[in-house]
Amino acid sequence: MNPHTSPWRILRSAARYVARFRDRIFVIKLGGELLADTGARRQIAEQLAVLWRFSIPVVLVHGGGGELDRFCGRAGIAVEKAAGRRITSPAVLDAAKMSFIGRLQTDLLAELRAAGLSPVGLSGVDAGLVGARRRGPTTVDGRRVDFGEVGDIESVNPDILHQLLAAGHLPVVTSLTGNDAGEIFNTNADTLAAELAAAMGAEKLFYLLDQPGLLNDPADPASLITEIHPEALTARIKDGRVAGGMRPKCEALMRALEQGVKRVHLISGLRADALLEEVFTNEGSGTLVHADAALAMPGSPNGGEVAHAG
Ligand SMILES: Nc1ncnc2c1ncn2[C@@H]1O[C@H](COP(=O)(O)OP(=O)(O)O)[C@@H](O)[C@H]1O
Ligand SMILES: CC(=O)N[C@@H](CCC(=O)OP(=O)(O)O)C(=O)O
Repeated sequence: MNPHTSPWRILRSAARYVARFRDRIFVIKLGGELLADTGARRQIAEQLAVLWRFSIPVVLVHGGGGELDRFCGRAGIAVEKAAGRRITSPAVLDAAKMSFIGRLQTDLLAELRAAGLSPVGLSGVDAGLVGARRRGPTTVDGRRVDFGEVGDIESVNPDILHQLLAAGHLPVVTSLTGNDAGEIFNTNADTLAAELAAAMGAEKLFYLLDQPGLLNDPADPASLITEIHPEALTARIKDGRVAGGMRPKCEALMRALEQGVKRVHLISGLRADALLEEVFTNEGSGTLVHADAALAMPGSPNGGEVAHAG
């Protein structure tokens, strides 16, 4: 095998990082469209198996917004969104249960099992993991919107996740939440991942995307921003350069940083080794979001951002 190819390069530098990350929790959120892609699912499972063999405990989080849209389309259930966020009728909540748990999670568990892992599937409803509250009517872009069966996270009790990890299982959490009154809600998966990472004191939070990372121009995959300060990210949200599905993701990850998660990575879930490259090489991959003083703030010459050199 050519020693300059990516797997070899990663393996040569891995030893330095294994000791640093051993027993530090990584929370990894998989984008919905990756889950529906058999090839992407397999590559991700293989990379997770490598992390696991190096004793890096991982908690996976997933939603499946695209799959839910398709499910509703087939079933003749209206898909309604306000500012890109789903309005969840009781029929949509039922469809979410069937898509997220019945289909996407079951297929993902099977793939992880085939990669030699021992995954256990759950949602925020299980074992008191998440305490959620119905959002209720909210003003969005100047109009009153009732999001219906959407839940906002009020508390997280990660005991079940620690217990599963200690017993050698890989927890896979999907984005339904609940509360002690027995209610069930639809909750954004990016938000759930950020809250779980914060509650578990995760070392790193990853968002695996169908893009190489945060792009300066969403239409140009070569315009990767390799490093960004949360304040520079906020400026991009305000002036609309971060939009669409990327906006709630960036808002969620900034909440995680505020709550003590040190490093958040936006990386490709489509490239065979993007996750391992990020964890085990100096160069990393995708976009790193962090608030270290070394990355100067907006207003400084680099404006709190580093663009891809290549
Ligand atoms: N600046 C940007 N950089 C990268 N992707 C962006 C950007 N702005 C908008 N996007 C879009 O956001 C999408 C990711 O959000 P979303 O579809 O909600 O993903 P997920 O399923 O991973 O939660 C990307 O596929 C891309 O089309
Ligand atoms: C309330 C809310 O927005 N729920 C999301 C949950 C799924 C999700 O977040 O999936 P992705 O990660 O694939 O986007 C939804 O219904 O689409």
